[in-house]
Amino acid sequence: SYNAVTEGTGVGVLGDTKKLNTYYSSGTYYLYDTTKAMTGVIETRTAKNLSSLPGSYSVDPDDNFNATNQRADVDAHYYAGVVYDYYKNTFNRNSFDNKGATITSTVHYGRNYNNAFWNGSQMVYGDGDGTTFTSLSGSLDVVGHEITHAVTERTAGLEYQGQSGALNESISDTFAMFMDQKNFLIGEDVYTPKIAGDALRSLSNPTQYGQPENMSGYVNTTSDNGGVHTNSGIPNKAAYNTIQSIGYDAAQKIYYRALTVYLSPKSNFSAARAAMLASAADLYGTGSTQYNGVASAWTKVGVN
Ligand SMILES: O=C(NO)[C@]12CC[C@H](CC1)C2
Ligand SMILES: [Ca+2]
Ligand SMILES: [Ca+2]
Ligand SMILES: [Zn+2]
Repeated sequence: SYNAVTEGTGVGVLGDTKKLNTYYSSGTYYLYDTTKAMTGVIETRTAKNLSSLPGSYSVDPDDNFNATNQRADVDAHYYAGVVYDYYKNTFNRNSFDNKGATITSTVHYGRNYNNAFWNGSQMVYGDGDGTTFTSLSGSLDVVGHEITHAVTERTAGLEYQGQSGALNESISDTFAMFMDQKNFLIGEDVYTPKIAGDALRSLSNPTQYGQPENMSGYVNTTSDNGGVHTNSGIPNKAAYNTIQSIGYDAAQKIYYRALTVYLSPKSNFSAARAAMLASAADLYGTGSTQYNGVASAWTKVGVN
């Protein structure tokens, strides 16, 4: 037939083989996933190392996306599906807008580009320079981090500067942990491919990668929108404390309720503590183990 929902295979950034939800049309297979319960689709494109977005569809003639230059495309597509499933299965949230919006990812953005970002409409991933980063779509926690920026934008709308900005960053790191539940590290799969055992950030030990883990270490700076990638260590440690104290499931339910019901654009760290406590009270009752675990998690990082 001319059009069909198909299942292909691909090789990811780390050389791992995975199944892909693809689409066949007139002799070509597309990284175009129509299988989710959404009005939109999950689609993956390539900028071919230029910087115009969204770029052209990632395609293959035989539905086996196993070329070296397809690895970033494979993982961006696969992990976007994992992130969609996480939000739908855990919170019944239908894509980042909760209305089934299409999730578009573009890989091979720029040249040796050591970053990834949500541009307000779509995901964008660089290839890295092979020293600082390899292709940034190669890790679930980076993809989950970035798509969570879109969720935050559509819910709490935390302003991307100062404490609300560091909180915005921490929400992305924290939901990446909820999705991955492998460790408390961010970016370990794609950061410094020539060096094993390191990571971009650690939620269990933020100071290992130069972040404060207590309000006493808050960095006042004008760079990086007021240090949003530095000061996120403080709420990140609080999230780690929360998970250690009450477990992943209760923690993720509390965080999601805080994000969607209580947090707002100018919420600072203290407001975040209050939002988490209000959510814990709603879900488990004031004075519950969960409530008390949240309270101590934030007190330990100097936020009251
Ligand atoms: O923290 C981030 N963005 O706000 C990063 C930086 C490198 C990884 C991809 C995007 C994480
Ligand atoms: Ca990780
Ligand atoms: Ca490394
Ligand atoms: Zn971020």
